[in-house]
Amino acid sequence: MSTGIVTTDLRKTFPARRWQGWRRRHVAPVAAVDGLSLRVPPGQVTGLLGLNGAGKTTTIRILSTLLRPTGGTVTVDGLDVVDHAREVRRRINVISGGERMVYDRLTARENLWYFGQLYDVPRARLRTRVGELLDLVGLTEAAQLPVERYSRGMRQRLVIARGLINDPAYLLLDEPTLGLDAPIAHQLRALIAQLAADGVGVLLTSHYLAEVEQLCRHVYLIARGSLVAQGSPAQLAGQTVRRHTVRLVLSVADPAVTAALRALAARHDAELIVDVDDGGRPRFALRHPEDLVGVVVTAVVQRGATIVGLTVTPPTLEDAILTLTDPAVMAR
Ligand SMILES: Nc1ncnc2c1ncn2[C@@H]1O[C@H](COP(=O)(O)OP(=O)(O)OP(=O)(O)O)[C@@H](O)[C@H]1O
Repeated sequence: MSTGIVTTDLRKTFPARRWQGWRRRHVAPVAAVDGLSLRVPPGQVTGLLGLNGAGKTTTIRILSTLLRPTGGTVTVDGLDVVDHAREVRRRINVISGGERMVYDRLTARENLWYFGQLYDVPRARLRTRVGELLDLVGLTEAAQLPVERYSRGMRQRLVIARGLINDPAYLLLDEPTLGLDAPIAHQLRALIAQLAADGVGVLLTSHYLAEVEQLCRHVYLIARGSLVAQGSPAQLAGQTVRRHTVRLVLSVADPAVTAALRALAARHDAELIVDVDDGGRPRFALRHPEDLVGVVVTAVVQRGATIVGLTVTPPTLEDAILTLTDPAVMAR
């Protein structure tokens, strides 16, 4: 039954070490994943976000059976990843943008054939699947060249094809568009959306937040291996401290208007940045949990100033990551 990937109170602690490189040094134990419970359902893209070192890659390595957890459980469609690693491996695959592990001396076709055999894909299925995947990632013409002659983007496309060779029910994507040029990244995002629509359960980590906003229905935000928030991208963005930003450009500088906006910001306890735009015109940016556009415009117009530019930016997922994962920002 397709119940998804479920982690319950997942933990991974890397032990203390005495040696690092050539120098004698004590390295304290690291709780890379610290009591994480999450679910990756079939048929949708789920996001896993956090700053560098938050524990995303470690989590993905555990889900893909490459690392054993030190606590908690992970099941894939009810199968425990430690006790049923072989069956779990048939159902999942990983595409990692940072790692381009393919065999240089082999052609794309040979690489895919090799990895397909590792995944126990039946030969008849492999014969059609290799051709389909080469087509899908646009490598059909280069399929007979050794991979050492490929560009970085071509290698990454081959890594994507490799990730799909076993028709995985679940796909773990660790920064999949890293280093891809814009059209290829765009195609890959369309492919991810299509796979999810076809029923694949996708877990996505990415530093490109627009990608997460576009693809993910549900997002888990983690810091120091623990969950700090979860919800749809819009729900997470709504939990931020810094919310709406009103940006205003006036036709000419007027000290009375500037003073009025400073007083307004102080009254609402809003953050105000005053500078000039490229044309030397006065520019104001006001950040506040509520959308202050109405009072700002009224204050300016009452003093006879002419507004030449006005934008209101709602809170973003980036604001959410910054404010929800950094206790210093939360305390502000
Ligand atoms: N093999 C290891 N031995 C010791 N510590 C490790 C090991 N792998 C990861 N860590 C530590 O575990 C923590 C989580 O690392 P992880 O790579 O999972 O983070 P991440 O969220 O993927 O970060 P990034 O966004 O930089 O890829 C970090 O403090 C890291 O230094």
